[in-house]
Amino acid sequence: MAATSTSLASQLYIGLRRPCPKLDSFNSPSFSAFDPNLRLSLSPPKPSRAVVAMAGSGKNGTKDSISKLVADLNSAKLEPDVDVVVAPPFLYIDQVKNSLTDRIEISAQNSWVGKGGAFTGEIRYYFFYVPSVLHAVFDAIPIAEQVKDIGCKWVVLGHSERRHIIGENDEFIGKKAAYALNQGLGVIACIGELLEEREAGRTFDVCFQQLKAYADAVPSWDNIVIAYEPVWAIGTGKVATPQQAQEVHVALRDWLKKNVSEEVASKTRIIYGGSVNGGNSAELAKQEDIDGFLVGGASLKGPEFATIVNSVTSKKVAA
Ligand SMILES: O=C[C@H](O)COP(=O)(O)O
Repeated sequence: MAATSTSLASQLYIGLRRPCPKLDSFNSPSFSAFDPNLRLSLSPPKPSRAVVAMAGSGKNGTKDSISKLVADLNSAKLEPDVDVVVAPPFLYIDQVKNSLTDRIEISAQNSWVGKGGAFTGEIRYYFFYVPSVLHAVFDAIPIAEQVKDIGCKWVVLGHSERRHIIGENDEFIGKKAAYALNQGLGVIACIGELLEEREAGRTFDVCFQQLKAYADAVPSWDNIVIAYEPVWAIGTGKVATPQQAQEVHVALRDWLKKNVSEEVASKTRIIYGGSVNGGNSAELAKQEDIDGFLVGGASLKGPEFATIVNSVTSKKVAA
């Protein structure tokens, strides 16, 4: 299992604006009754903005390195049609909140499934049982109310490291997503297959199962961004090809269409994560169903992260 090497410096996400043909054509000053885009107006609206997020494992980052990264981000010229989110390690969220431009939103890297209890000395110290490994795991988890209180608008859930190192299962992650949404947080809902699952031809089965667990639990998809992160690509330098990523993204959208609704399938942003960098992001972003990125290692370098953000508006290849 590859470890993520990032931090804000722990994690930054980026999202891109997905064209919304119907609304865009009406909002455009050049709109006219003969606008050719009108032929699309019978389709459900597409997601309005892409998302690019910067994220990291939490192991990276010091006050000084984060100050530098924040300064780089504050001075970066970022495409307006891209939602940009950073997910610093918990201990640095306040520093980032107090120094980062409002243009960029802040995410936590995790949140708890409920209100939690009293565990003095921890961010939140919780005990839970992991059936798959038949032992108890202790972990420090912030509760969603505190995540919101400290100024985060988002939380990352279901990251592969939480699934495969901490042992969180699909159902548990789905419940966490539901609780976070109910507290008013947006959820960056990660899914993705292991290398052995891909090699066994189980990529779609695994991703659909993880997606179903979210679908079974959440009250609405309005504030969810799906992050497809093949585990074999995280922190390895082995990025999925644009075709590999697109193949999964379009399958996820199709699953949403069949199992949730056509509108949710069309509006939900699906971002890709796993060894994204300034050199490969533009080609990935050209794919019709890639609406942004979840960036780990490359998010540690502010200028490169800005390049990734701005690549999300690369012209899409026709489906
Ligand atoms: O948390 C970040 C993502 O898992 C991707 O990490 P990476 O860009 O270093 O592969």
